[in-house]
Amino acid sequence: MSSIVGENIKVSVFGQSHSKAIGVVIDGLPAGLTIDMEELKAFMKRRAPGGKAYATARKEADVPEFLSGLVENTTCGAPLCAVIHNKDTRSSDYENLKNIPRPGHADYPAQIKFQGFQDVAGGGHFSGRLTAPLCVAGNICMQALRERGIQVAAHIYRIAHVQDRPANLTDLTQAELLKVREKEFPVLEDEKGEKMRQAIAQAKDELDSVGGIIECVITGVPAGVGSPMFAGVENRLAAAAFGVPAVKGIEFGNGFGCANLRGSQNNDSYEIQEGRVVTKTNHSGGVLGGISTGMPIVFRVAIKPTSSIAQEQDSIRMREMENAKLVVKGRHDPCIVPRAVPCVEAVAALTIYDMLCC
Ligand SMILES: Cc1cc2nc3c(=O)[nH]c(=O)nc-3n(C[C@H](O)[C@H](O)[C@H](O)COP(=O)(O)O)c2cc1C
Ligand SMILES: C=C(O[C@@H]1CC(C(=O)O)=C[C@@H](OP(=O)(O)O)[C@H]1O)C(=O)O
Repeated sequence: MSSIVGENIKVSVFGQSHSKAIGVVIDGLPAGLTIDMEELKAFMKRRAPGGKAYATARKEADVPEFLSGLVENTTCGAPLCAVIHNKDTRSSDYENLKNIPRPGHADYPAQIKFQGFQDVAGGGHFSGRLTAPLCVAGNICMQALRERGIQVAAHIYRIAHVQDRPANLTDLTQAELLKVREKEFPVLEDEKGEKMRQAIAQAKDELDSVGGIIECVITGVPAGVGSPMFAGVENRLAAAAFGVPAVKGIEFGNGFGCANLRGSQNNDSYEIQEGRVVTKTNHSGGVLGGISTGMPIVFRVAIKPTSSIAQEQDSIRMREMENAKLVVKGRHDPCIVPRAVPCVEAVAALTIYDMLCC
């Protein structure tokens, strides 16, 4: 099982949804980095479950406890280890899933790979809950990046069929984009957010779920970061983004839309502005040939509708090799998108920080 990411800053995520604790070990952080614990707590709150109509009812404080690597909140060069204790587990909800896999979740392939030894409760190591320690690592990297003038901000771009305004930095200031992170429901246009909430509530009432798209913008990355072929900015961001459960697609800049355009529409013309090379548009999403152009890095990830839905579904009894009906129990997010926004920021921050720390 590989739950480790990074080359220079190695991030290893451990635990299961219902184990005693989940956590992260970060190896390679420079010594002398002071972590703003209040900022970290606020960041963790954006992802934490419970208390929101559009999220799972499971209640977890998600306050990390640091076991090593810090002296007076400052990194000391030793591997940093942070744990989050799981408190609100209800493993009996998952009893029937040991034999009847949920369509759309990892139960069946996990059964084959781990021969029944996998922890099914709460989704085990496959659970979205493992993004909590990922967010600890991500926010620490985000704080380190800010010192270098690099900022990461994501917003809900779409839920169901409702779309927010694109974060095109030609008509949106960086400050406006950063403000979206302070919102409980992170959209640029609040009236669109209201419609998205309604779409989630309607799906939930109908014992169903909805998916969507998250857009992330990284500003301040200098030109020249990355490399061609297999270790480019796109490759590395994509690999980390797929570490967030339920991410099913990623695109940079114009993304799949570029297939419908002509070169004259898709190219970004260069110009000199105040002695700096910039492009007039940013259709490339800030990456060409795997290397940053110095323009904002813009990418979008597609998040699937939550697989654990309350309506009866067709499945199988694996031991008996016969067809079966399944009603999923447990407390589930009717839409993963809002809680996944900080997770996407986290993987973006740890990838870019890792690429700069060489
Ligand atoms: C923040 C977050 C919360 C999630 N909550 C749920 C949930 O409540 N129920 C569920 O079935 N899946 C949830 N997921 C998604 C599953 O963990 C994921 O679909 C599953 O592990 C299979 O992986 P895959 O969808 O990437 O193939 C969540 C994911 C994230 C990132
Ligand atoms: C607890 C979290 O999300 C969980 C993600 C999840 C899944 O299958 O991914 C299943 C649910 O677990 P449980 O049945 O224990 O409530 C969610 O609540 C979290 O993200 O912190």
